Amino acid sequence: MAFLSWRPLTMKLENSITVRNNKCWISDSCQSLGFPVLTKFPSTLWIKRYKQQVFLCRKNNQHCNPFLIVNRMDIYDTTLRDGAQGENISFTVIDKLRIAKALDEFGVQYIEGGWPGSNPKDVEFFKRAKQELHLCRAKLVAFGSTRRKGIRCQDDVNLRLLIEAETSVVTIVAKSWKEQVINVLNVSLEENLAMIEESVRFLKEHDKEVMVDAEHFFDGYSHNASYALACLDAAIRGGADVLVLCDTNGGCLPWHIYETTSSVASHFGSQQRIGIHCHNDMELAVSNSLSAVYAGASLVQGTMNGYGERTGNANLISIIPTLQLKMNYNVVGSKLISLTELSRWMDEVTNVPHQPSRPYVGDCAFAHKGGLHVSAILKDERSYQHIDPSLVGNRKRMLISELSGRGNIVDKMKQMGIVTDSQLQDPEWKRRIQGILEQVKSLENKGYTFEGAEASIELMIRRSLNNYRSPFELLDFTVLTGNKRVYYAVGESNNILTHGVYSSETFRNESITQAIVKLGILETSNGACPIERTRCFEAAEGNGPLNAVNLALKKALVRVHAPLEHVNLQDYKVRILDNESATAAVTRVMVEFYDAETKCVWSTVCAHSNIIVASVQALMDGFEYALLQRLPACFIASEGESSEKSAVLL
Ligand SMILES: CC(=O)SCCNC(=O)CCNC(=O)[C@H](O)C(C)(C)COP(=O)(O)OP(=O)(O)OC[C@H]1O[C@@H](n2cnc3c(N)ncnc32)[C@H](O)[C@@H]1OP(=O)(O)O
Ligand SMILES: CC(C)C(=O)C(=O)O
Repeated sequence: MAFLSWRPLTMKLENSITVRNNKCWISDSCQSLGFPVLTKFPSTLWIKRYKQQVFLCRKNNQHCNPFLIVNRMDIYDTTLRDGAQGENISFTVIDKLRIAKALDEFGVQYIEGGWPGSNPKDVEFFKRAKQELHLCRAKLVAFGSTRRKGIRCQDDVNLRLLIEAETSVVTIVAKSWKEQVINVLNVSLEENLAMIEESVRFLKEHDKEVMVDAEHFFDGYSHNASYALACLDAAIRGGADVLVLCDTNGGCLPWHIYETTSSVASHFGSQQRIGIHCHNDMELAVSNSLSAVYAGASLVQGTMNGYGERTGNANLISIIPTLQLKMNYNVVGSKLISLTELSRWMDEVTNVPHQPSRPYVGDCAFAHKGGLHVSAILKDERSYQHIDPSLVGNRKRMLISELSGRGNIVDKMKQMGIVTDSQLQDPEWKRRIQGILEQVKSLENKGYTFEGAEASIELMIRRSLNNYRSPFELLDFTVLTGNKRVYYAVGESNNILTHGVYSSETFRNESITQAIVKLGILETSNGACPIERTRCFEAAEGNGPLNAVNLALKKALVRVHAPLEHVNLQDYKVRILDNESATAAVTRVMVEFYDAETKCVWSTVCAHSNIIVASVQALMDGFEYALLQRLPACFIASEGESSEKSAVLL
């Protein structure tokens, strides 16, 4: 067995030992990982390594039975280099600095910043990083390639720029597939080996920690294992610290990765660090990376959210929690709870839309829709969740739709704080819940969709309560829309540029839209109980029907409830549901609102054959929800007081 011999635990290592779930964890880079650190280990503690694992034992124990096993695993982020090779991804130097800072705070061990031999932006990044980037945990890595064919390392611009980047770690890509060496590099097999060995040695002579990314390693190994291994041997002769095996084309299967990595690990022995770099061309990059870890790799390269060339790289946002929660590697410690925030922030910086179905961090990752699922989860959270979402900073969501059962409605009512466990036993409440469920199913059948319109669901539930009185009623509304011909003053029309053509029109057409609304609004006295319903009559002009009604409604409501001034319409989506009926089709309208003061966002939905009616109802619901959020107590009638039902138009 290739055990390293026992040696005393150094102070440095001692400080990095942490305990969690009755297991002891160690971080080789001596980072504080946020777990409770044992205050003092006995000085009799000895340590040794075997296959990327760390064993601890007491010195006096003759047999040295290890009582603690600690695994080492490093995360190497290449978002700033390989991630930037993804289509439509382009980082500024400032973006790169911000991302590197965020990755460091999150706790990855290596951050590949770019390829200084590629472009001036990356040169500037490394220059600014020296002054501005004070990394606490991670090591910054400069990326490049082996020297060009037929020249000395000291004459190779790419290697020189790697040294000038002044990072402590350098990674170079080396060819390891025989055919590629012949067809692409166009050099002899011996010259490629020399390029690898000499380049690594040159970098080691400059005191760098050197990783060699063996490009196309798995394909190369399948075609000619001995040459692929010879490339790694050349890297070792040069002094490489980590050999990174790459599935460059993303075409390998997990068991292929496992077998090849196992062979390489046993070829080089347990002391040699092996890394893995996978691409996602068959959607297997995460699985392949984990297979390599299972086979002995102790460094995983990948990118945030899987950005990268073609279909992307191995997604670290999935790999990190899997390593930590399922495979017991402590990679980022307690920082794991910021995983969801980091993933979404990266999407914003990268200008990539959030993908709700992303494992662990997506909006849908813990969203439960089916009635059976929700009912089971309410009894046992583990029923349909592989982890507690809060471990990765995400949250469970129960959706309400035509696929719901009573459980979905009960959960929503509990969240809203309007039903207690004992009330749930009451037949009257049971009937009410059943009624709401049936209303949801019937409205969805008419074209509503309540997913993504939680405000409408809340209102429906509130309106079902005996003591609810709506904050306002829409008594009448009228929308006028038409066209107005506007004549130019004499001389004004000359040389008017329309669509790039000069013409001498004497008038232009302008569309006009006006809305008139009459509301009965409950007034509140100092935010307390409503005192009376005030009639308000308002009109507004807008650039379209929805805009005009929105302005008129808001004008009327603000007269009584000034804070509604901050409520704005943020998005408006329309979908025709029955294409075959053409203009007689049902239209579904979803409106998103934003309160600039409270920063809350909410959505409402309505479906109707008249698009204006659907829009007005969705707007009213949005304003009603805003008022309920601000003055929840005001619209509950006290006992004995007569309650008024909602302002529903339909
Ligand atoms: C698998 C990967 O993702 S590796 C990283 C890939 N990333 C990138 O290519 C992005 C950055 N690249 C660049 O900016 C440019 O391609 C540069 C600056 C690196 C090179 O640009 P150019 O000098 O114009 O060369 P070009 O890109 O056209 O061709 C690549 C050259 O590098 C050679 N090359 C390829 N791999 C290696 C290697 N591992 N070691 C040495 N030379 C290599 C090729 O043989 C070719 O040289 P040749 O034209 O003499 O045959
Ligand atoms: C340079 C290496 C790491 C690479 O991107 C690949 O082989 O896919």
